[in-house]
Amino acid sequence: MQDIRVKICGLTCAADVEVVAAAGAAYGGFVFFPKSPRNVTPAVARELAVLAPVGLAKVALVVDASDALLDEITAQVPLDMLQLHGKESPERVAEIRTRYGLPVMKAVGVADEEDLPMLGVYAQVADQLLIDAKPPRNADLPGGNGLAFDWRLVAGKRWAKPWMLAGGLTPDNVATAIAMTGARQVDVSSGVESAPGVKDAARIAAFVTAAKGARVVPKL
Ligand SMILES: O=C(O)c1ccccc1N[C@@H]1O[C@H](COP(=O)(O)O)[C@@H](O)[C@H]1O
Repeated sequence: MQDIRVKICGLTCAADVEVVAAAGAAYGGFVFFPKSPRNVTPAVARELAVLAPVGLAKVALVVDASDALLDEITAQVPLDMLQLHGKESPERVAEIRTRYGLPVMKAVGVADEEDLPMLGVYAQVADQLLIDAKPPRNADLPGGNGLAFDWRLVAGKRWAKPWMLAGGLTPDNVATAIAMTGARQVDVSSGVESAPGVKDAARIAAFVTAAKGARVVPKL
């Protein structure tokens, strides 16, 4: 059985790090976006990142971040990956990857077939792709809205880089999402919370168990 790698995003306290690591997640995410209920400062993220055991990769999520903010985050927080969740151009993705020497995962919002070509474009410059639901036009957040997209759009598709499925995943639907899409990696934020920004230990454990127990349909 293929191991499904799980990312739990939006960790804000030491208990979150402990629960996510104990559950067997592969990645823990810190959100640096003031409008998010999961926003943390670089100082807080540093305190949390140093608690992460070997095997839990630490990801910084930023949205159209300036070099100044990225300089501050990368100087303070021991990181394994940057997640770019804004409207960063392919050129900006390449620039950030070179400047910080960290693997970069680029989020791409998907609502219909017309959004898929951008995945191929970003696969040329990013180390990983994150396929998320496109946010509603008036949304405050470009992600973390608990919205799913039509998973049939990416079923059976391949890209030149590893990819992660996100958007509206929960302990109840993640196994179906994996079976339908063939995703080997999944990312969740609001689906494992008891209130916006408040992670729920039981939902995190249930999510990781459901994801790792999912049946991946092999692509021929
Ligand atoms: O989690 C946030 O607050 C957030 C803020 C800004 C951009 C992205 C954010 N989260 C990412 O969004 C997707 C989907 O989240 P959800 O599970 O639907 O709540 C996921 O990749 C998060 O990393």
